[in-house]
Amino acid sequence: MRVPLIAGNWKMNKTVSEAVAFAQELKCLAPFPGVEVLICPPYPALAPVAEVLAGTEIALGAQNVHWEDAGAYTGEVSPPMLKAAGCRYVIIGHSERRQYFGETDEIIQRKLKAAFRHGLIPILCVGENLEVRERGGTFDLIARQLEGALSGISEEEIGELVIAYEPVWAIGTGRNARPEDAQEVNYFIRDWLARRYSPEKAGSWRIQYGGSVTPDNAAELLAQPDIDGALVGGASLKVESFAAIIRAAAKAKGA
Ligand SMILES: O=C[C@H](O)COP(=O)(O)O
Repeated sequence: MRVPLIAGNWKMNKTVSEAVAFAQELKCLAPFPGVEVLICPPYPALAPVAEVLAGTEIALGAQNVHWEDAGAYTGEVSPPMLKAAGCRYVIIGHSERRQYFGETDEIIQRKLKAAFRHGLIPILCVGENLEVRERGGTFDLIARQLEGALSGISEEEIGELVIAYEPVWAIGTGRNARPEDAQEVNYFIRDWLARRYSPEKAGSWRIQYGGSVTPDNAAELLAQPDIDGALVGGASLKVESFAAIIRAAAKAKGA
């Protein structure tokens, strides 16, 4: 049985004090039976938020990471730094990183390897843009992104991995994928992983959906059998809407 993962990706939002206030408020609503809850604040807020979350089951994650452990890489943050700050997860290959910061499949692969090496759980983001969806190229593109990110990563090397299917046209647009369309892609991803790694592991991979998830559409999306949680942007910035999505996940998965 896969425990759904509801993750808040705050992107470039919230100062340290705003992040700490959010974490304190969310902590008052915990525990969240049947659901794993994760928040991913910007770098400066990681350690202060970790202090607030200590002793709770709410997990902490980063939105990005460098692949080296240390060195002359101005502005970058390494996996050991994230571990020391209290992170369990790290988002890798978000479409905004690919689009605005030139992240290629090769870079994403290096980051994944570094995360596995240091025991961080990566959330690998994949997803097509509108033009690709409209010409029917979604599955080919998703397969290429998975291949590009995971090709050099062996069964032995791979640790716990979460995939987030995030259609680019659904991110921040208010236009979510239809639940049946998201289900179809998530099933495709599970099948791809089953063929690449042990088929016995197929049932254990957690595959999220992300893209305009709100309290209004979360239940329907999360009721799909291969949608194991959500990567939430805008609606994760307010405790009220984030908590409503967590409750919808628990209900949809019968927790
Ligand atoms: O990482 C989160 C996604 O980019 C979704 O963002 P959104 O919920 O604001 O559409």
